[in-house]
Amino acid sequence: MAMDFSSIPIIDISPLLAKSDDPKMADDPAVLDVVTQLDKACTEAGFFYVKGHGIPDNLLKGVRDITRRFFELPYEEKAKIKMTPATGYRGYEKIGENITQGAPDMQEAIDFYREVSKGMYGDLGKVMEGYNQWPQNPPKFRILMEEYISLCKDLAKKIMCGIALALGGSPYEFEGDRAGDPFWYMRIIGYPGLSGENDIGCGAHTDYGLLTLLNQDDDINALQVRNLSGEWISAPPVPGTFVCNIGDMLKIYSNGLYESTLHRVINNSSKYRVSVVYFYETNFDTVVEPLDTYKTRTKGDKKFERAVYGEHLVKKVLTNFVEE
Ligand SMILES: N=C(N)NCCCC[C@H](N)C(=O)O
Ligand SMILES: O=C(O)CCC(=O)C(=O)O
Ligand SMILES: [Fe+2]
Repeated sequence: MAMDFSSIPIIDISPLLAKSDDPKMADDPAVLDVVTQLDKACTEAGFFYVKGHGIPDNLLKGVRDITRRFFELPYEEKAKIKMTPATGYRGYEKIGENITQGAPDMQEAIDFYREVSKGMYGDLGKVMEGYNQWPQNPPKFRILMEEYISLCKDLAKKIMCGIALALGGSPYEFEGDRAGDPFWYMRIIGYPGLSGENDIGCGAHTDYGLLTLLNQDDDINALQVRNLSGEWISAPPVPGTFVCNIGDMLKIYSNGLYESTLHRVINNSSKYRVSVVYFYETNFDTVVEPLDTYKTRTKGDKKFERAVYGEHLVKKVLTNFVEE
């Protein structure tokens, strides 16, 4: 339910992280304060910044730097790990290859997904079967990114405990069949500076899963988030933070009270912009429907949408490279 927000709140989540192993975390007033802030942000904007997240600044910057160095390589080098259906849509996409709302995005990217082995999810997982393509160049790329992915996974899991409490559930609502074996997806993206033609780096879209952790360049203002009035609100860089936003599956779990808010990227600066985006998702094959604890709070407005995350992802992936 994106309201008429005009800016995006910054939440210090350190009290939540400090208690993340304590099943009684909800008894702690400092945790409850974080939960209240999360609930407000998720209800009003579907977007928030987090600080106090514990991931060192030099790692945030390190993954952006190595991303930038990869995109600076000549096309032939980048094309060695070209994204293809045979790799389960993992790999490098050149500028204009990804399509959003019928228009090519002015971005290049590498897509990484949690690996899916043959037959792992039957027919449901077929399209996503494959292994990540790690560039040889720059050196140490894989080891750095795998460390980052692992930290993002732990962090997202802990933020989801806070969101579970905000939804009126137990902190572990998203463990087990829902997201106890979470799928993940990571995109590293480069947006060229203003070229004069199409300046849309990424067209308006929502994210697909539970929670997105976005690590954006410190000095370029390009991400925009849409509020209920249809105004585009800027999400400027706040050094050392992640921008977090709600995905389509969390919208369903909350029965629509939390919105998977539309957002887009327009890089109007002359500089090349980099972002590293980690998507924390449900279990690939889980059936998503509104949480029981939450039906009461949506006051008879029963949408009760259902979805299978893997089906949703596959549908998106198969249309992301097709110009309608
Ligand atoms: N949530 C994700 N995966 N974001 C990355 C891509 C968003 C744009 C994509 N072409 C689309 O139309 O969905
Ligand atoms: O680069 C950004 O700031 C946002 C990218 C994004 O929204 C996405 O890839 O889903
Ligand atoms: Fe997005």
